[in-house]
Amino acid sequence: MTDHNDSPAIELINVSRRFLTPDGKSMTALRDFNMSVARGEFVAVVGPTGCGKSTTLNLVTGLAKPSAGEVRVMGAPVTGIHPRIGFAFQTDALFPWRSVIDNVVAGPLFRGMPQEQAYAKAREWLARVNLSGHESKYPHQLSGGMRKRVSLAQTFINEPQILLMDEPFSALDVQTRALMHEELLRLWSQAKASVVFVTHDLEEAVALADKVYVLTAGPATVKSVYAVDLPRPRIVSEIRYDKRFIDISRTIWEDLRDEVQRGAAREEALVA
Ligand SMILES: Nc1ncnc2c1ncn2[C@@H]1O[C@H](COP(=O)(O)OP(=O)(O)OP(=O)(O)O)[C@@H](O)[C@H]1O
Repeated sequence: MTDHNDSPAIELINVSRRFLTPDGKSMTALRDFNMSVARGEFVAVVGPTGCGKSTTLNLVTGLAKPSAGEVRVMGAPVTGIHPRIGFAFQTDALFPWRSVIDNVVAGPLFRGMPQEQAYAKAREWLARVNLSGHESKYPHQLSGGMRKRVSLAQTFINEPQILLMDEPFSALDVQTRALMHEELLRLWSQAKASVVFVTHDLEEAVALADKVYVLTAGPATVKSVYAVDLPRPRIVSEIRYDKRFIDISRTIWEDLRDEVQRGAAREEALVA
C-alpha cells in the first residue's frame, strides 16, 4: 500500500456516517467529523456513551464507510484494513485452544515468517510483557491481566504503525489497569506507533495521551481538542497527583460534563 511519509497517520476530513434504523429512518452517528493523528502521536477520544467513538475506529479500519467526507490512512484513502493497523478491544482476541506462545506467533506465521524466527520473536515479546515461563499455558489458566499482556504481545509483535484501542482495559481491576498503562506506554514509546485510544475514563485519557479529543453527544462532532503537555516518560500511577494533571483533567471535564448530560438526556428521549 502507498505510504506518503510526510502525511498524518490518520485523517478524517469532514466525515459523516449515517445508519439506517430498523424502522427505516436515517440516524446520523458522526457529523462533519475532523481528526488528524500525526505519526507516533497518542490520541485519546472521550465522549458520552453511544456518541460515536467506536464508529470512528470502524471508519479507520474500513469496516464502516463514510456517508460523506474522506478517511485517509498513511496518506491514502482507506480501501480495506491497512496491513499495519493493530487492534486492542475490551475483550481480548485470544484463541482459547492455543497456548500463549501459539497465540502470539499467529500473526507473524500468517504473514509468512519462518517458524523458527517467528517463535523466537514471540518468546522475545512474551519476555517484554513479563510472561516468560508461561509460554505453554492456555488462556483459561491466566489471570485477566496476564491475558491482556498476551494480547498486547500479540498486537505489538506485528509492529503496527497504527494502534486502534477501544476501551482495552476497562474490564480490569484498578491495580492491573495501572500496570497495563505503564506497559502500554513503554511498548508504545519503543514502537513509535500512532495510537487512537477510545475510553470513558477521562483520567486514563489524560494520563496516556498527547492529545484528547472531546466528542459531542451524538451525532458526534469534535467539540474540542486538548494538548496534554505533561512530560514523558510518565509514571501513570503517580501522575494523577501532579497539579498540572489535575488542572488539565478539570478543564476537560468541565467541557465533557455538558456533553455527558446532553447524551444522557438524548438516550432517555430515544427509549421514551
Ligand atoms: N451498524 C450499525 N447500525 C445502526 N446503528 C449503529 C451501528 N453502529 C453504531 N450504530 C449507532 O451509532 C451510534 C454510535 O455508536 P458507537 O458504538 O460508535 O458509540 P460509542 O460512543 O462507541 O458508544 P459507547 O460509549 O457506548 O461504547 C449509536 O447510537 C449506535 O446505536
